[in-house]
Amino acid sequence: MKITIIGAGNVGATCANVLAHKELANQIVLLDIVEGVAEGKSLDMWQTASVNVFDTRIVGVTNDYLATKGSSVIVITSGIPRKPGMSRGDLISTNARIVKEVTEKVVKYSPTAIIVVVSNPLDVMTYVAFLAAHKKPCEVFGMAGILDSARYKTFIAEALDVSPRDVSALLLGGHGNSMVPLVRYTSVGGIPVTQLLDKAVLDKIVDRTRNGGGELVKLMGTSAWYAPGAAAAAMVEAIVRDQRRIMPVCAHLNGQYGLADLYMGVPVKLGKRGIIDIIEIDLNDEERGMLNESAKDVRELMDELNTLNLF
Ligand SMILES: NC(=O)c1ccc[n+]([C@@H]2O[C@H](COP(=O)([O-])OP(=O)(O)OC[C@H]3O[C@@H](n4cnc5c(N)ncnc54)[C@H](O)[C@@H]3O)[C@@H](O)[C@H]2O)c1
Ligand SMILES: O=C(O)C[C@H](O)C(=O)O
Repeated sequence: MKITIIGAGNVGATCANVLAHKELANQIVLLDIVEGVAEGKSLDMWQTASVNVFDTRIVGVTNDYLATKGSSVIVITSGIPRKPGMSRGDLISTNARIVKEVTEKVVKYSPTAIIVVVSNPLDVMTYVAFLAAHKKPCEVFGMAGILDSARYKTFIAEALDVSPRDVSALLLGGHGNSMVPLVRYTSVGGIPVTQLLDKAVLDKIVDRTRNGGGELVKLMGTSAWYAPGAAAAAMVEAIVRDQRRIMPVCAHLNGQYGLADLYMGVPVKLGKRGIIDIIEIDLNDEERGMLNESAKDVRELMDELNTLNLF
């Protein structure tokens, strides 16, 4: 079992570190375009193996796609992150070129791999990888919903002073400020959250979740990596272990939720061949309206992608 991560920056390296500690593969290949970065970070991580007790071999390479040959899962994190004052959409022209190029190169050596995209703007970059990979939609999808719902769960847990582990929640839509945390589908230890927190508090939490990425960009001058790396690793785990977990994933929609020819966050069942099912839940008029707004924002970015004439 080999897992490849393209991009050995903050998110890619964090994801590799989590995967190695979970011993999800015999080998993790970390690939970057910058000479020495992937090699150095991999060596550093590999040197924690005897301390933290794991056997997964982490190998770093500079642009050597042959080393990625035969990977079962590929995580694409290459691309620029945003800086304060930028939106994720501002990254589109730089990252679309990068994601297209790396996807074309990496699938040549691992034609049967499942691809998990992380680069931003996520919904559009996942579409780029899908077009570049020439694979089935169920084999190419993106990570955002696990991160966004993890933020949402953390804020709810803080408000109630309980463990985030006891918060169960669902979030739909694009990975932007119009994402749709579903309060009606949120519970804490099995209790509907609306019985535990006032609407005003919940509204604030929803708003903070929607701006959760931006909050961290403002604090750090670049975007987050611990939670994104862990969230991507959770998706890889569901695939590698064929867990059949239900997770919010950026998936190719083909009529589900009344939306088509679009990648966006929806609940799916995830296993070793990728997305097994897209799950359609009941939405009330307000929730459907918010989902359509989010889809509109993703379509605007798709229009921008189309002006780049990459495909
Ligand atoms: N989907 C999400 O929820 C989510 C969360 C966090 C970050 N992101 C996105 O993930 C991406 C990476 O974020 P980061 O913080 O790790 O950035 P980073 O700058 O730390 O790392 C990006 C890495 O990609 C490498 N890279 C660039 N072009 C490459 C190429 N052609 N081939 C191989 N490697 C290449 C860079 O050298 C760099 O090491 C950004 O686009 C960011 O916006 C998405
Ligand atoms: O906010 C960003 O630019 C990075 C990522 O999408 C996040 O939500 O942390």
